[in-house]
Amino acid sequence: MADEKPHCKVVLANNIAKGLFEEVHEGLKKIDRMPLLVGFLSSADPAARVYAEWTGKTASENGFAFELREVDRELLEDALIDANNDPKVDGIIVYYPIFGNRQDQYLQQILDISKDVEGLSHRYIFNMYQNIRFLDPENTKKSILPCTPLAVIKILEYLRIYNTILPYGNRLYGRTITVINRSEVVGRPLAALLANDGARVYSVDINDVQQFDRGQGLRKRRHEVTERPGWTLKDCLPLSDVVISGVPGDKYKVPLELLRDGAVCINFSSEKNFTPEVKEKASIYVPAIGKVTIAVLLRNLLRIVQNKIDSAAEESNKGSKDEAVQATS
Ligand SMILES: NC(=O)C1=CN([C@@H]2O[C@H](COP(=O)(O)OP(=O)(O)OC[C@H]3O[C@@H](n4cnc5c(N)ncnc54)[C@H](O)[C@@H]3O)[C@@H](O)[C@H]2O)C=CC1
Ligand SMILES: Nc1nc(=O)c2c([nH]1)NC[C@@H]1CN(c3ccc(C(=O)N[C@@H](CCC(=O)O)C(=O)O)cc3)C=[N+]21
Repeated sequence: MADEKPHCKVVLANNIAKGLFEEVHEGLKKIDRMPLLVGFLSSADPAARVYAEWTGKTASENGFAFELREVDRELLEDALIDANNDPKVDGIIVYYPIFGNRQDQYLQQILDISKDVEGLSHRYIFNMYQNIRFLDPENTKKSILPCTPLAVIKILEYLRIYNTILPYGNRLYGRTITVINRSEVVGRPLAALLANDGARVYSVDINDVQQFDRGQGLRKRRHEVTERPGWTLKDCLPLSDVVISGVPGDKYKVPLELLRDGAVCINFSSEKNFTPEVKEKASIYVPAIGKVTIAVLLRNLLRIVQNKIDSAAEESNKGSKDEAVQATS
């Protein structure tokens, strides 16, 4: 009898994004206006333009207003300040790379954090690394998480890598995950988030391997980082339940012979980091995640608008209480 085909399940981002879009539609129904997202395109990179057009299209299809502003990069700083001050603008996204150096980070920090839908402002990133999940002492306003790392988490939840029998915040306890990419916008925050949720994470970049975890028995409140001198993918991949890769360029391929049989493989690079043979060994393969990233982006925008409405309601409540106090005194 002939051998059967391998049993890999290929899971597409569209299916994972569906639930998130439904959540967003439900939330939008409770708001009496169409939130406005403004995108700033000052980048010469064709990938930035493609992504800009794609965010615009997806935003419009899902009940948001979207406006693309193409500005000369030397004028971007002032244009951002104008958008910060414009009450009609709910969320802002600036497409990168622009200068391709630290000036891009400078521009990122100009954004008013109450309009930062990508969650890359210092306060949000700080909360994430410190495992602080709310913006207010009463724990009513959730902090915003960076989009692409959060998209990966939503995918791991969908795939039931998050074990819901464990308490919230520890649901990755017992999982070993390799993340190949340690950029400040995706790989490093992702490794930290996964470790904060209880995983042991091997964070691999072009130079070395670092381990992120909360210690034996998850004794620590937040993740710590340990260098793994001399380690390479040869040491990490055979131990990993999940392998997440985001290396730019079409040359890079994850060495499949090192994968555990039945590993879960996720690609977030624009290029395919896994060759098609990954299906011979993986139990689940997610070839691209972009659609989920945009769903998370719109979910962040909705949360920002809800926070704004809640704050305004609190203010007017406070105002009427003050008036009441004045009236009785
Ligand atoms: N799907 C999505 O939603 C998103 C996808 N991307 C894509 O993800 C990719 C990475 O983007 P960024 O993190 O911004 O890029 P980046 O260039 O800032 O970082 C690349 C990372 O990969 C590592 N790396 C490079 N070569 C390697 C090798 N041979 N072995 C191990 N590590 C290696 C580098 O050390 C670095 O940590 C791009 O293709 C980008 O288009 C980026 C943002 C969102
Ligand atoms: N502020 C900012 N944030 C970004 O997140 C950002 C940016 N600037 N500048 C440009 C890059 C590029 N980028 C991609 C997103 C998804 C895919 C992706 O997953 N693409 C899939 C699906 C494509 C599709 O379905 O059309 C694929 O290539 O197979 C790729 C690349 C985000 N970027």
